[in-house]
Amino acid sequence: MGQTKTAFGLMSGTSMDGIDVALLRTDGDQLLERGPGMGFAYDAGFRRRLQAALETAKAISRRDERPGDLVAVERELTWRHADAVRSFLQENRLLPSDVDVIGFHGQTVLHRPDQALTVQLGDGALLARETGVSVVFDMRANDMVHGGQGAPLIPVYHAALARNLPPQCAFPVVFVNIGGISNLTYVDAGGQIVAFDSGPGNTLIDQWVEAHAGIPFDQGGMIASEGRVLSGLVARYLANPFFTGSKRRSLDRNDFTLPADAEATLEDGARTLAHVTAAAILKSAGHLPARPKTFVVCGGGRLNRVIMGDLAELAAAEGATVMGAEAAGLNGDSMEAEAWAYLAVRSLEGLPLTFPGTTGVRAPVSGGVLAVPA
Ligand SMILES: Nc1ncnc2c1ncn2[C@@H]1O[C@H](COP(=O)(O)OP(=O)(O)OP(=O)(O)O)[C@@H](O)[C@H]1O
Ligand SMILES: CC(=O)N[C@H]1[C@@H]2OC[C@@H](O2)[C@@H](O)[C@@H]1O[C@H](C)C(=O)O
Repeated sequence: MGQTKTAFGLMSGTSMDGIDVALLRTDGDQLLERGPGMGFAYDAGFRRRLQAALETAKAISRRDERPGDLVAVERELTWRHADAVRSFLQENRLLPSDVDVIGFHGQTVLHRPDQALTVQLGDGALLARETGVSVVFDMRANDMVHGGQGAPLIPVYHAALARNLPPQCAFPVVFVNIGGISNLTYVDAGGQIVAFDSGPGNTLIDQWVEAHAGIPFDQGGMIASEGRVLSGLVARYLANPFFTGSKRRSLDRNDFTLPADAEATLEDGARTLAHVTAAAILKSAGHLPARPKTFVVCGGGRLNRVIMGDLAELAAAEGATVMGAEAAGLNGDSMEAEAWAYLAVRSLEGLPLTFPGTTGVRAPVSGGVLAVPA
């Protein structure tokens, strides 16, 4: 077993709302000491640059290509991560020498698992130079080289967390991450893990309220709570081959698109899309080896009361309970960032990051690229 290391994890997820940072002390295996977490929101201008970068990235056919202004966006994104690390160090009265490694996700701008192509902007060498700390980055690529979907990567961390859940979390437990996209990890009492992306998370809701009300997200689900579910629209989303196909595949942010403007009012659109998010999780859970008893929800979507209400209702109909991560003693805002810290330590130890049951990779594989400060 490896030595205990102090790691930072940095996540800039598909919602493109900002950078989450978390501290974790771990041996990359069973030992987990969860530390503080912090969020650093992007300003509207940078969010727009990232949105434009998704369009530019569509021209990429080899993962090291950086057409248009992607070189500049990648540099700025990396500088922003370096600033976040410096602020987090200062806030926690730590020095770079106190940190063994940073796990750096970067920003996914293109994800085409069918072509074994996934691109995360983020310059690991620059981040190592800027912070003075070793950085493990580009953790999805090796999985794809070995036949995996390149996502989700968080399941190995969920499995580690599952070893210490409070007694109210009956097994099988499913961890659900409702970020821009949602993904789930099933863990049974014997430690078997099965994971996959489960459908749209918040991106459609965010885009809908941005387009129709000029706001970045539906805080607390307030707008949705004023609307009604349009069942025809729900049925159309759930008929997507993503849910019905026999093979689980990982999602790109653009795989699901918004309803037409005329199809719904602001409120009905937000209500319907919140329902789609919840129903998609339950529908995807139908592909699991057994019915879950507990859903533990992390990610920003757990703060949308309409999503959580619908999820609780749909799960109850199948005999399962739903709780936010905090009710299970976990931090729903930092879990992904903690996972990237955990994955970085596993990468240093040469331990697998992904498994046939999580990404469909042919055999368990490690991954990540190490950059050390000069
Ligand atoms: N208070 C809130 N009420 C409702 N929704 C919220 C709230 N706070 C955050 N969200 C939603 O959560 C999203 C951010 O979630 P999160 O940070 O978990 O996603 P991410 O990490 O970017 O995505 P992914 O997990 O797909 O990579 C926001 O875009 C917003 O839609
Ligand atoms: C390619 C990519 O960045 N995928 C993200 C995205 O956001 C959620 C879902 O889709 C998941 O597959 C993944 O992130 C999580 C953190 C993961 O890899 O575990």
